[in-house]
Amino acid sequence: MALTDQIGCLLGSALPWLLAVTGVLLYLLHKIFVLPKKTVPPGPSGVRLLFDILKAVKGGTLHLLGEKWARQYGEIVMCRTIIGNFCFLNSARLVRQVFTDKEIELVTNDRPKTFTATCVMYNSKDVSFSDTVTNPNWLKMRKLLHSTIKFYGSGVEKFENVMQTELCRLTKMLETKLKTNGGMHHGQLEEYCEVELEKMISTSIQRALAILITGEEQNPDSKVPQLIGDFSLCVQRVLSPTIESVLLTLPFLRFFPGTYYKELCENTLKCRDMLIEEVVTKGKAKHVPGEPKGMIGSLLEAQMSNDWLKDDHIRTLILNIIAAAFITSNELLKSIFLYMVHYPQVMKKIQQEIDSTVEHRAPSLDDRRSCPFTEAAILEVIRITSNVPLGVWHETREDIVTDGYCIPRGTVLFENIWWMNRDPAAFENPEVFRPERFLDDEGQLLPPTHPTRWRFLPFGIGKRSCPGESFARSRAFLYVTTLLQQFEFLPPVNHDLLPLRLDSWAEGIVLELKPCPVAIKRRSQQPETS
Ligand code: HEM
Repeated sequence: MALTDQIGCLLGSALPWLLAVTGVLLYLLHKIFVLPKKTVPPGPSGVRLLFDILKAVKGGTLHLLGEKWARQYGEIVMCRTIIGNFCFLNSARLVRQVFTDKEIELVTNDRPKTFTATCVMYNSKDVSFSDTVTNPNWLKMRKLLHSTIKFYGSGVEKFENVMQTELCRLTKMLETKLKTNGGMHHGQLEEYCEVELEKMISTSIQRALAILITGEEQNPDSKVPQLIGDFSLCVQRVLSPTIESVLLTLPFLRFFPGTYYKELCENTLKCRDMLIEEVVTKGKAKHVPGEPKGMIGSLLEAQMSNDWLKDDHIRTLILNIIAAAFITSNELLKSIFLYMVHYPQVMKKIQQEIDSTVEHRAPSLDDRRSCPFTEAAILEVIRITSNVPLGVWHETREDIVTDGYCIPRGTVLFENIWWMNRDPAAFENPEVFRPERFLDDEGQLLPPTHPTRWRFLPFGIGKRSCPGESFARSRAFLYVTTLLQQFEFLPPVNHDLLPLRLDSWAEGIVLELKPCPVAIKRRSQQPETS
C-alpha cells in the first residue's frame, strides 16, 4: 500500500475520534467562556418544586412563595419545571430594566396564553391578556384604551361630576341608614350603624362606572350596574390562578356536566353577553355621530375613522375597562376604609386636612394638590396591601440576557410587587402602616422621581403598565375625602372587626378582602352636603 494511502486510511479511521474530541473540547470551551455569561438565574429546584408551586397556586399563596424565594435567592429567581419556566423579578431596578430596556422590551412584554383571553375575550382580541402576536391590532387598541380612560379618568369635568353625583347619592343613603338604624355606641345614644363595607363600595362603583361607560344616568331598573358587578366577579373567579391553570390545561372541563367549571364558564359568558347587549348593542343603536356619550360613545366615534376597529374590538375594550376598573378600585377602596378603622389617628389626620383645605364644600380633584397627607395615605394602602401582588404575568418571546443571567424564551415573568413593597431594603419597617413615608420634610408628597416613589411600582412599568393609574387614584381620592369629610369609620359593634392579617384577603390575580362590616357615625362637626 502506498504511503499516502496508509495515511489516508489512518486518518479515515481516526477521523470520528478526532471530530469527537474536537467537539468535546469546543463544548468545554463554550461552557467555560460563553455559558457563564448566560447563566440561568438562581432558584429552587428538585422534585418538590412543582409540588410547592401547585400547592401555592391551589392555596392562592403564590405571592407568599415568591416572597420566601426572594428572601432566599435575591433579586431574580428562576423556577424550571416540566410545566414551564417561571421567573420572579424582585426589585424595581430589575423590573424597570427588564420591561423598559430598549434592547429587550420588545420581547418581554407579551402575555402568556390564558383561558380567559381565549374564551371570554373573543379569542384574544383584547388588550389586557393579548399581545402583538395574538392580536395584530394590539398597539392601536392599547392607545385607544388609554385615551378613552384618560379622557374620562383624571382632571376631566365629566368624570368629576359623575363621581360627585354618585358620592352625594351614597352619602344620602348612609344618612338615611343612620337615621333609621341609630343605636347605642359606647354607652351613648348616637346615630351610628353598621354597614357592609363591600356592598356599600361595590354598589357605588358599579353605578359610577355604568354612568361613565354609557354616558347616561342610570334609572333604578337599569341592569347595567348589576351586570358590571356580576361580570367582574365572574372574571375574578375565572382568572384566579387555580381555575385559570386548570381550564388552560383541560379546557374541555368547561363543557363537563355537573362541574363548577362548566357553571362558572356558562355564567361568565352569560353575564358578558348581557352586558355587551346593554352597553354596546344598545349604545350603538342610540349613538348619534358627532355627539358621543360616555366611553362607549367615544369608542363608536373612533370606529367611524378607523377601519380596523371592529365590533369585537369595541366589545373587548369595554370588557377590559369594566373588569380592570371595577375589581381593582373595589378592592382598593375597601382596604382603605378598613385601614381607617384600624388606624383612627390616620383617619383623623386626613379629616383635619380636609377640614382645613376643602372645608364644607364637596371635595374636587383640584384639592389633591392641597391634600398631600390624604394622597400619601392612599399610596400607603396601595403599598401595604399590594392587591395585585404579582402584576399581570408577562412572557418572554425570545431568550433574553439581563444582569448576566439568561432567561429562556417562553418564560413566564412575575413582577413581584408583593415582595418589592415589603423589601426592607426598599421600604424601612415595611410592615408598619405609615403614610408619612411618602411625604417630604415639609409634608409635601414626594415627587415620582424621588427614590421611594421610584422603587414603588404597584401599577407596573413600560409598555404594559396600568393605563388606569390616574383613574384609580383620582377616584380613590374623591371617595376618601367625601366620605371622611362626613363620617367616622369605627369597629362594628355586633361583629368582630376584620383583622389586618394575610388571610383576611382571598386569592386571585387581585387579592379580595373578605366580608368586612364596619360602623359609621356622622362626624360631630357636620359639614354641609353639596
Ligand atoms: C388600585 C388600582 C389598580 C392597580 C393596583 C392596578 C395594577 C395593574 C397592574 C400591576 C397591571 C399590570 C402591569 C403589567 O403587566 O406590567 C395592570 C394592568 C392593567 N390595568 Fe390596572 N390597576 C389598577 C386600576 C386600574 C383601573 C381603574 C383600570 C381601568 C380604568 C385599569 C386598567 C388596566 C388595564 C387595561 C391593564 C392591562 C394593560 C395591558 O395589558 O397593556 N387598572 N394594572
